[in-house]
Amino acid sequence: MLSIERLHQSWPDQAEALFDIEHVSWSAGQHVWLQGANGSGKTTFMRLLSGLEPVQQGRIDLFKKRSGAEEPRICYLHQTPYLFAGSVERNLQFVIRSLASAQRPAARVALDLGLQLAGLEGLRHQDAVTLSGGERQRLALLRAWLLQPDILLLDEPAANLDDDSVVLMHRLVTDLIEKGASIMVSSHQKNLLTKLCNTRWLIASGTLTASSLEAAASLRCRPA
Ligand SMILES: Nc1ncnc2c1ncn2[C@@H]1O[C@H](COP(=O)(O)OP(=O)(O)OP(=O)(O)O)[C@@H](O)[C@H]1O
Repeated sequence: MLSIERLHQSWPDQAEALFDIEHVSWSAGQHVWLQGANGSGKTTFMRLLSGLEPVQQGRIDLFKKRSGAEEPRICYLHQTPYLFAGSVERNLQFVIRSLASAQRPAARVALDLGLQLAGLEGLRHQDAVTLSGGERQRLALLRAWLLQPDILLLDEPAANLDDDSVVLMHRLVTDLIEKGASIMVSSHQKNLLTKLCNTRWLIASGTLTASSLEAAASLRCRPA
């Protein structure tokens, strides 16, 4: 699904590289818990994977599921997501309009179910800027859910969320996994979302090491 070769990242005016990653590959069905100390480069790494940060040296290659298929779609969810001005529904309609026209009718139908899954149905007409932190995070995840990404990158998704919000986030993420998405969760603490992960990637001492975790709890993942 994705492979990384000789990825080097450094910042101007800093003597040491942030990280140098020789090789790592990510297969469909692998759900990654990304770990590392504060400042080790987890957010930067996710931004590189999602194309928000340009690659300085090395390569990140994405592979199509089959020849003729579309490029895998990647969504990155920041821990303080940006929301558009206007209602919750407007934020979602905006995302639906960004889809190819053939995908829009299904996304419009999915919208009601998504609002329910995210526990936002009662807030449909509320101005998004007035939402609480947990509601904002759920709305941002719901926007990603409507896009049906192949790869979902969640940057500290449970930070500052109460248990109920984490359960609602978990519902949306589980649904995406069941539809074939692979996830990466950056988190300092174990939580319901990290429990979905079967692979650990650790950024430390300027490089990345991969190891396996116990199989994700009772989750049947359909191969992408
Ligand atoms: N645009 C930038 N220019 C210069 N330095 C940057 C830039 N973006 C990030 N950094 C630095 O790169 C390092 C890694 O930052 P990053 O946010 O990726 O770490 P992190 O592992 O996600 O940290 P945390 O766990 O605290 O969220 C930090 O020292 C940060 O200050």
